[in-house]
Amino acid sequence: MDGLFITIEGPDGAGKTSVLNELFPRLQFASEKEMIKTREPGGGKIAEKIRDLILDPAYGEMDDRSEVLLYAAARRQHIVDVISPALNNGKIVLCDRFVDSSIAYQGAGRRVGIEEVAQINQFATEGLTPDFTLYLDVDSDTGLKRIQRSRGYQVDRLESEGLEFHQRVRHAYLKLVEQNSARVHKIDARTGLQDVVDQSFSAISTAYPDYFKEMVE
Ligand SMILES: Nc1ncnc2c1ncn2[C@@H]1O[C@H](COP(=O)(O)OP(=O)(O)OP(=O)(O)O)[C@@H](O)[C@H]1O
Ligand SMILES: Cc1cn([C@H]2C[C@H](O)[C@@H](COP(=O)(O)O)O2)c(=O)[nH]c1=O
Repeated sequence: MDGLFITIEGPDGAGKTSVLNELFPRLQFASEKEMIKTREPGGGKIAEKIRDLILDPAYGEMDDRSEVLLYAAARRQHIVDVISPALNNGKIVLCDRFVDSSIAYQGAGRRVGIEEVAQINQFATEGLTPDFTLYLDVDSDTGLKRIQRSRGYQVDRLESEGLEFHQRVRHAYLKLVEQNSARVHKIDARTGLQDVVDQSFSAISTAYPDYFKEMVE
């Protein structure tokens, strides 16, 4: 069995971080393969530095195309430093966000253009595509309210965008789900956290039964 590349996507406040914190140990318990959990932007020394810059609300004047390029640069470095070595060693990589985020946030949210953002990312990734993607779906209103409740005024540069920006992001994600139905599995993330974790585990272990065994107590 080779390495397996799984990503988790969703609008801000969908619950990716909360879900991953519970899903990762559960998947690890169900698999004999080594697993790593990582995130974008970031995941490595250089990419985390770029993350600090991109998300810092002090840089509100950042140009939209510069933003696309910074996300792509962080991604490139993350692939070289972390993702590719792990996959080449046969590991399972669970990654919080990847190219789909750039398509949704920069392509649609910032209106830079889906095709343009896809092309830049093709250069950055040399075509590396996740084997499987979980998309946690939540309406923008609910997502933003969750973020406000948990982080108050400590929201980052992207989270602080208005409702219409986040609605464009969600709409683009829903289109991605439609267009990539073999890869992207949508989960309704408005339900309770435990339910979302259970559905996520079930989706992955059903798609890859040779990698994950359901543990019977
Ligand atoms: N299913 C859920 N139901 C209700 N609240 C939830 C659910 N999932 C997460 N939350 C809460 O919503 C807030 C945001 O969750 P979390 O940080 O996991 O989201 P996220 O998708 O990682 O956000 P971001 O992409 O902005 O980092 C937290 O306070 C978390 O406890
Ligand atoms: C990878 C990626 C991310 N974003 C946005 C989405 C979020 O608002 C932040 C990352 O924060 P998180 O708490 O780690 O989810 O960045 C983006 O706009 N484009 C991207 O490619």
